[in-house]
Amino acid sequence: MPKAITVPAIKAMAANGEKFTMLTAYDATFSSLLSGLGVETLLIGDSLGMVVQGQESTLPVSVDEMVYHVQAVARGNKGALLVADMPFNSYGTVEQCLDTAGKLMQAGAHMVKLEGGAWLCESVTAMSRMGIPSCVHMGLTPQSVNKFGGYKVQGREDDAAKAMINEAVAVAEAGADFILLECVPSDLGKAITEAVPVPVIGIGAGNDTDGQVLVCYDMLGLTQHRLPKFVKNYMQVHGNYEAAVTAYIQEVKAKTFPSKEHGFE
Ligand SMILES: Nc1nc(=O)c2c([nH]1)NC[C@@H]1CN(c3ccc(C(=O)N[C@@H](CCC(=O)O)C(=O)O)cc3)CN21
Ligand SMILES: CC(C)C(=O)C(=O)O
Ligand SMILES: [Mg+2]
Repeated sequence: MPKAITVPAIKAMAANGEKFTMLTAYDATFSSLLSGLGVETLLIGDSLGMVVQGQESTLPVSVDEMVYHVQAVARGNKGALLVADMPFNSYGTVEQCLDTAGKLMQAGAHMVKLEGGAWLCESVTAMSRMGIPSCVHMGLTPQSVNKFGGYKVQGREDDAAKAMINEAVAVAEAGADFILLECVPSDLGKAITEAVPVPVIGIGAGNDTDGQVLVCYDMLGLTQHRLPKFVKNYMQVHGNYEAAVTAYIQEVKAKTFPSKEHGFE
C-alpha cells in the first residue's frame, strides 16, 4: 500500500464525494490481505465475540480481548486506518471511556468506535481533547440488543428518525470524527449523511452514506448462520477472496453496492 490512510484523508474523500470502504478484521492475516487489496479502513469489531468466539451476542467481549485483536490487526496492517470497537459497558462514564479508549489506542488503533447518541457528547469531546478520534455508532446498536428485543431496524417512526438526525448533529458538533449507521431506512441514511459535516459509514443504511462496512466473514460467505439482509456474498459471485474483496471495493466506489435489495424502506 502506498501511504497510510489518515482521518483527514477519509474526511477529504467524503468531502469530494469519493466513497470509501471498511471491512472488519480480527487477526493479522485478514488485516494484511484486506489492507493490501486497498480497503481504506479496517474495523476491529466486537462482532468478533460472535464470529470468532461463538458467543450469542457481542456483550461478553472484554477490553483485554479487544486489545489482543487490535494488536494482531496492527501487526498485519499495510496502511489502513484502524478503528477499534469499545466493548459493552466499557465507556459508561467519561473517565471509563478515556481509560478504555487509551488502551485501544496504545494497542495500535487509530480511532475508537462507541455505540450511542447524544449522551456520548461529553465523552467524545474529552477524547477529542486527548487526541483520540472517535466514531459514534447509531441506529441498530448491537450492544443494546436486550433493550431492542432483537436486531431490528431503527428509526422507522417519524419521531425516532428526527431524533436520530438531531443526535447525529450533536455528536458531530461535540467532536465525533465519523458516524456509523446500522440498519436504518435508506432515506434516513441519506438525511443524516446530508445533515452532518463528518463522514458517515453505513451498514444496512442505503447507498447514500460516504462509506460502507460489512463483516468480512459475511461478504466472503464464511458465516454459518442466516445472514442479515444488508449482506452481499461476494465469494459466491467471484470465487476467490482477492476477486471478492476487489469487487466489493469497486461496487462501493461505483455506488452499485448496496443496491435496493440490501436496504430497508
Ligand atoms: N456475522 C455478523 N454480521 C453482522 O453484521 C453482525 C454480527 N455478526 N454481529 C453483531 C451485529 C449483529 N448484527 C445484525 C444481526 C442481525 C440483523 C438482522 O437479522 N436484521 C434483520 C432486520 C429485521 C427488521 O426488518 O427489523 C434483517 O432481515 O436483516 C441485523 C444486524 C450486525 N452485526
Ligand atoms: C457490524 C459493525 C458495524 C460492528 O460494529 C462490528 O463488526 O462489531
Ligand atoms: Mg460492533
